[in-house]
Amino acid sequence: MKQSLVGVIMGSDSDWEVMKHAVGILKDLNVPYEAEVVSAHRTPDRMFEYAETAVERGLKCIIAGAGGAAHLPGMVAAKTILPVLGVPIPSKQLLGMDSLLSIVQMPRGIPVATFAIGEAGAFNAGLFAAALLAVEDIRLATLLVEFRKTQATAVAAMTLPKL
Ligand SMILES: Nc1c(C(=O)O)ncn1[C@@H]1O[C@H](COP(=O)(O)O)[C@@H](O)[C@H]1O
Repeated sequence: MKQSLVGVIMGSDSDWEVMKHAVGILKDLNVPYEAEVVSAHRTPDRMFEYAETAVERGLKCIIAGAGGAAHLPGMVAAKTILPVLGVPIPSKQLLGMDSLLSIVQMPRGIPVATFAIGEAGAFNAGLFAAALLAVEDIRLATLLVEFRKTQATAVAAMTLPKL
């Protein structure tokens, strides 16, 4: 098995329906990844160990999805110097605004790159992780260029119903 380069973590398995969009694009681009449930609130020791060993395990960045009081991305960022990409998960009560603000409003000194709420954010976090790696991986850069071309072709072919 290939060494994982991107760690995808989420606060609960209930986040998977959103976070699978990050995993899906990593898979499509052949980026080696690992995915697991890690919670700052519910499994703080596991979260510390995950973040503290991330560099030595060969990860290049971490995508962290969480909902509600979404402390996971920020706490992971506090324990590693790897880039952390935060994905706000839609919450039942506040539709993910709580998740977004929890992740985006980091205090100066510990950055988390914050993406859109939900599926688009998860997908873009996966793309962004690939773009980070593509800086030093020409094969991956080529795949990203191909992705953009395919997307542009699909959009150009879109038609609208006649009224
Ligand atoms: N925000 C966090 C953290 C954390 O930040 O450590 N751990 C779990 N959660 C979030 O709680 C929500 C509800 O989780 P459950 O569905 O398991 O009750 C999930 O969206 C998860 O990301």
